[in-house]
Amino acid sequence: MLQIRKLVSYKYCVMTSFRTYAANPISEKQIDDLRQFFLGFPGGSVDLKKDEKSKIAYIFLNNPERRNALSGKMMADLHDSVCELERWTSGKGVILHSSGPIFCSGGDLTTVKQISNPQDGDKMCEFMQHITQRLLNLPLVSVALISGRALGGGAELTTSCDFRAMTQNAEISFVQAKMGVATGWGGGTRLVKIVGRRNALKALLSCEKIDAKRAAEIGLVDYVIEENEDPLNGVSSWLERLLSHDETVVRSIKNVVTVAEYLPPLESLQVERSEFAPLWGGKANKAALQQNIKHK
Ligand SMILES: CC[C@H](C(=O)O)C(=O)SCCNC(=O)CCNC(=O)[C@H](O)C(C)(C)COP(=O)(O)OP(=O)(O)OC[C@H]1O[C@@H](n2cnc3c(N)ncnc32)[C@H](O)[C@@H]1OP(=O)(O)O
Repeated sequence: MLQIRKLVSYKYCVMTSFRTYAANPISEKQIDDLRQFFLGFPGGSVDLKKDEKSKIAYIFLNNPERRNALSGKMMADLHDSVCELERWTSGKGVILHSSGPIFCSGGDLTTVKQISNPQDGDKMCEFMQHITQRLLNLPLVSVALISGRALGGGAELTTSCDFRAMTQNAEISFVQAKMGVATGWGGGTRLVKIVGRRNALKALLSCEKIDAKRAAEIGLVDYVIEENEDPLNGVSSWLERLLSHDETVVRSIKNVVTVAEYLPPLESLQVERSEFAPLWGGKANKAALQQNIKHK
């Protein structure tokens, strides 16, 4: 029993330090200083709703007058939502979504123009890389629901989730090169991991409008919403089917996949062991054994 307790505490230590480490090495004070700085750029909100029944949370980009562009305040809201989801121990999934013809128009140009110097740009980069990596590293399975167009930073936000769902009219455009910059919210690093070096380079240099067909060709989309389907209901049902296991199992599988991407093999295997042991003989495993499941 002592061994199991040691494994569980090992897992807790690794995953807790992992949250901020794997995002980027930044102290809690540095994060709070950045959060306070960006709260000074108002506009819109990022609203979080947790469905305790389905165990799926919803992060809603709420700035319709500005085509859901992200103001500094919304960056701080997104940080706060991710922190609250890190504490949501019964959750299984999270959907990032918005409303209207544009999923997210990227950085709010009012904020962007007020911070258009290398020092403040670096602050935005550090803060948004940190937030989007912690969103991706949540022990929840995440989906970006792209209903409409995702541009610039909005395109980068789509890469901060495990999966992407697109409506028939959706498009993802990395327009940063046209803005005279490169990706700044972690989207370049994640795009290479998702679609590979060549397709990432092509998307970033051409600023192409990646529609659902092209996204499917390069592996950038995981679920295309049917014409006659309500997008949010459709992606919620898709995610609930994928996560139709006990939350302890879903969260463990997500943690194993996350650490395998960042940690050296031996450390990753140790985390996998620390996730496995408490499940073996646990409530979900015992229930499955009693049902004598047949995998037809
Ligand atoms: C790392 C940050 C990253 C970078 O630096 O590269 C960025 O993300 S910078 C921003 C990149 N995004 C853009 O350049 C998109 C600019 N907007 C557009 O191309 C269009 O607005 C579009 C295609 C998103 C929507 O076009 P539509 O015709 O549907 O609407 P309008 O253009 O009339 O816009 C309505 C209303 O929204 C305001 N708006 C749109 N995008 C932004 C934005 N990114 N920031 C602030 N405000 C935005 C637009 O000004 C209109 O407001 P109004 O007061 O009615 O003029």
